[in-house]
Amino acid sequence: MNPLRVVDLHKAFRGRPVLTGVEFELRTGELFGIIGENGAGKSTLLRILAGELAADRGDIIYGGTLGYCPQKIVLNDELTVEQHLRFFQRAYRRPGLLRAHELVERLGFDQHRGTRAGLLSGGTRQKLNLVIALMHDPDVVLMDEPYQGFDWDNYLNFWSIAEELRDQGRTVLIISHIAHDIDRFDRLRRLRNGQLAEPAITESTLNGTVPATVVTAG
Ligand SMILES: Nc1ncnc2c1ncn2[C@@H]1O[C@H](COP(=O)(O)OP(=O)(O)OP(=O)(O)O)[C@@H](O)[C@H]1O
Repeated sequence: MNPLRVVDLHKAFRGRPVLTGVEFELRTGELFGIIGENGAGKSTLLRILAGELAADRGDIIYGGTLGYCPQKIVLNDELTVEQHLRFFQRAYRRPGLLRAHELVERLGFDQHRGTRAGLLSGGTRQKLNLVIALMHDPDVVLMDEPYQGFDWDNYLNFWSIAEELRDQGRTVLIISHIAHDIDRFDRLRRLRNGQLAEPAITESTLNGTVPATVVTAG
């Protein structure tokens, strides 16, 4: 059984269609990329897959546990990094925080474990967002531009973590805006006119948008 299969997914906002029959399936042990212009519906698709938003119609069939790194970070500003990890440890019913701490270290924000989220920089908040999505070792990870605000080294750290997950048989779906990413995906699809299709890779494929932090630092 594939870890995730999507059949004929539709979503409209106030009568305006955004998804008009999205169909795809994810395979075990792959890095799957989704690109598309601003407003194409990528985040809407991921929010529906993660259960945050209801589809108008269509089916989503899951074959494993899920991790979700949303575009819009949801943290409690009053809680420290460590308190967030403990909270999600309980929510995920994990015995310990070994994996979470390993990820925090690899993403270079170990020194902030005692810092309240409200005092973290944007990039570090995003790192915590990412660790929360990965700390329970899910079968399928859905990530919406997961490295926003990362410096170059941590962008590369992110990719080494993502590739490791894939090599361990996890399934990783990433929404991307970065030209550098294209070759890293095992499969790539473009969301356009409400549907997913194989993209013709041209200079305009990525709509020319690149997060400045990642690109200029490289
Ligand atoms: N809750 C909502 N209510 C009304 N319209 C919405 C809502 N969420 C998204 N939309 C609209 O749906 C369309 C798709 O938005 P979405 O955020 O999914 O696009 P995206 O491809 O992720 O864009 P970006 O690349 O800019 O992140 C946009 O026109 C957006 O304004």
